[in-house]
Amino acid sequence: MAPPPKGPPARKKLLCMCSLSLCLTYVCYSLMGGPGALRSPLAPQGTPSPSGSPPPPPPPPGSPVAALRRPSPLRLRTSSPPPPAVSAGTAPSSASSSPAEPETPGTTTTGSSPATAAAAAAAGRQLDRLAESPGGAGGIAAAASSSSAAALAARTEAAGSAGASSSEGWTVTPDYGEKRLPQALIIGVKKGGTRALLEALRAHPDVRAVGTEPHFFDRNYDQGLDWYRDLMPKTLEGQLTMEKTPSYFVTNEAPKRIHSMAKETKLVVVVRDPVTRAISDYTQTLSKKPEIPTFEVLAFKNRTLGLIDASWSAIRIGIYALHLESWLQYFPLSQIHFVSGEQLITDPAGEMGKVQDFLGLQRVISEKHFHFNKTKGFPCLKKPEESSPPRCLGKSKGRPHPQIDRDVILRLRKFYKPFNVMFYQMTGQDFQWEQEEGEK
Ligand SMILES: Nc1ncnc2c1ncn2[C@@H]1O[C@H](COP(=O)(O)OS(=O)(=O)O)[C@@H](OP(=O)(O)O)[C@H]1O
Repeated sequence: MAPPPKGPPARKKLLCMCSLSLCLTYVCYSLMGGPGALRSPLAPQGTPSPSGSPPPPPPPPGSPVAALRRPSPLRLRTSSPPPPAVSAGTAPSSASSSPAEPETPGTTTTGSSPATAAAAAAAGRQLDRLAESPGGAGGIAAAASSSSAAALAARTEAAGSAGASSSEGWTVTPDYGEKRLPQALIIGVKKGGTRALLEALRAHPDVRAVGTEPHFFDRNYDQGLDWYRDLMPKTLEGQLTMEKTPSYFVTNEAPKRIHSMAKETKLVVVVRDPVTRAISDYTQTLSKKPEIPTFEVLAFKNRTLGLIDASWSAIRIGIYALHLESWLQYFPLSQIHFVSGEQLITDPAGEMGKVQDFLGLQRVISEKHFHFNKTKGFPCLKKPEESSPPRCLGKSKGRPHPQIDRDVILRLRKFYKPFNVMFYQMTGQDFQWEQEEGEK
């Protein structure tokens, strides 16, 4: 017998059950999709995820000025009046205090004081002007499991010297595996301590790196990715391929190019007091061209007026906030690790611990790998369980600097201060370059 026709209450019940089941299905489906799945598309996204979200619209090709002009962490922080007509090199000492804006994705603030905010605001205005002057991860599958490190160490031992080695480094690893594009790069800064960092990393069994600087993302980009990959050493699954080219940090096209190779690439930057970095840079040039003018002459556009020549690369490279801004257009801050060049010398194991964590590596490189060589005045690498003498970097690393006039140093310190403060705000790290020499 046919069931009696359902009246209005029965239909309501059925509708209710259907909705309930639909809701349950949605909740289950969302939960299976992970924590992001329930997020409303209108919810704020925060810092872009290392591998997920697309980058902000890239700057127009070849237009660093335009990149700096777009709304950005720097500009948002500095609701500045039109800049006074000063030279790119003029110290922003007359900075008016404008309050720092709220945090924006990709930046971290250090809880700035009004003075800090004023300095940062001044730096922001300076950056605008400098931009117009000439010259102008979370997801790496490093997966450095203890097994891969240990297995490789065993294989390395077994393979003896049948592999690649470098002039500076002294890791000898077997020629197994396949060549891969780097998943992590040391992108700068020149004279920051990039060689010391790379060599220390190369002592890690889960890291393989090219000894020389490939300069792919600046000078050799036309050669193509296959050319670049071919330069890399072979790696096993779980090993990290790396290279270092310090000029990437100041190459306008590098962020975009690296992002288009792999947006999850991890970036490491060794930074050092920009004044000592500039002198180190000059010392290197002087060693090749002894006839160049003195540092004091090159540093100024007009020494009487105290105008620093910010278009001189030795000076410009040290305006870290300016360069970092280009990288933050493509990479979240969480994908960039900053190493203190100073601490890499005074506490290499401490800095290496943080670098290994960032790269997803086991903390293999430790105190045991360093020996401070008093004659050289720098830490040298040693193999913990062997009696072979520690290996120091070559003569071109850690060489004496020429004596520079004290007033020039002070003038440069004043010049860099607002940029440094801004850099500390952007990175959330205070590198303490403002302290007097004696306090360091
Ligand atoms: N362990 C160790 N041994 C020697 N030198 C060390 C070390 N750690 C850091 N440094 C500092 O590294 C500075 C050179 O930096 P880079 O390697 O980045 O230079 S380069 O850009 O690759 O030319 C170099 O700069 P200078 O002192 O001016 O020569 C050193 O100060």
